Amino acid sequence: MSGVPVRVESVSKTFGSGSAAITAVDDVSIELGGGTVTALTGPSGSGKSTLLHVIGAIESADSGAIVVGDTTITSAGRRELAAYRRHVGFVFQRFHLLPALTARDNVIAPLIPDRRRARGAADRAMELLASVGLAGRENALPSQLSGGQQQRVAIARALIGEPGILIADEPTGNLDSANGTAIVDLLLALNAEHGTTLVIATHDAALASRCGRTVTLADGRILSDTGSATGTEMAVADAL
Ligand SMILES: Nc1ncnc2c1ncn2[C@@H]1O[C@H](COP(=O)(O)OP(=O)(O)OP(=O)(O)O)[C@@H](O)[C@H]1O
Repeated sequence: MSGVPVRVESVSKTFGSGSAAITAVDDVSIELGGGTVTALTGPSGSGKSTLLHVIGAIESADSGAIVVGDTTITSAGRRELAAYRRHVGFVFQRFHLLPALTARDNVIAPLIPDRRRARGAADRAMELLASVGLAGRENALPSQLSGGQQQRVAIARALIGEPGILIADEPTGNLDSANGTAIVDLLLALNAEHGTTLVIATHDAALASRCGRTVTLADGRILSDTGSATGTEMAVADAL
């Protein structure tokens, strides 16, 4: 599946109410071209995770509109949202693997609600694990894998639904620099090969510098947006 575009229009999200209210995302508008790679940076608490969560429909926005591909997720019903979530890949800082399942079964796990798809997924899971460099480790439990290897399993799991967009929240935050670099190499290679739209929240300046675009948030608002060419514009520029 090729990368889907994302349009975020005047989106806000507040947690709590009254004097305890925190506006995590404050009237943010942004467009991400299909197949582009965007780093989301900013200090702790600036709203990066919340923005990723509303784009991925993990949290609902309070106001504004979000359109990903042909789904307007801010007005979608439950069934449409469930279908949408199956085509979003998520990678987290803490991997979030199920400890009692093998690497292969962790990769298949997102398909379990859809029994028909899950039945045919074992071969695909093996292929995905091989593509992230884990051929031969399919039967390992997460506790038998290094942090970098666990993150590779998490990336394979994110890809099992053939996502048009992959959302990564601090994917290198729990890794040493060599493993972190290898994970970024892998994410960028996936983007180059499949055109998957990538959005990566990160505190890591080296990681951000490898993305085509860097959007910096502060207090829930966009502070700066650099290198915001769309995938097509970048491809044209590269060809000149
Ligand atoms: N579920 C929640 N309930 C209450 N407040 C929340 C919740 N989630 C986030 N917040 C608050 O919203 C603000 C933005 O948080 P968010 O996690 O989006 O920031 P971030 O930029 O991702 O931070 P970090 O880099 O530390 O992960 C913070 O003030 C945070 O405390």
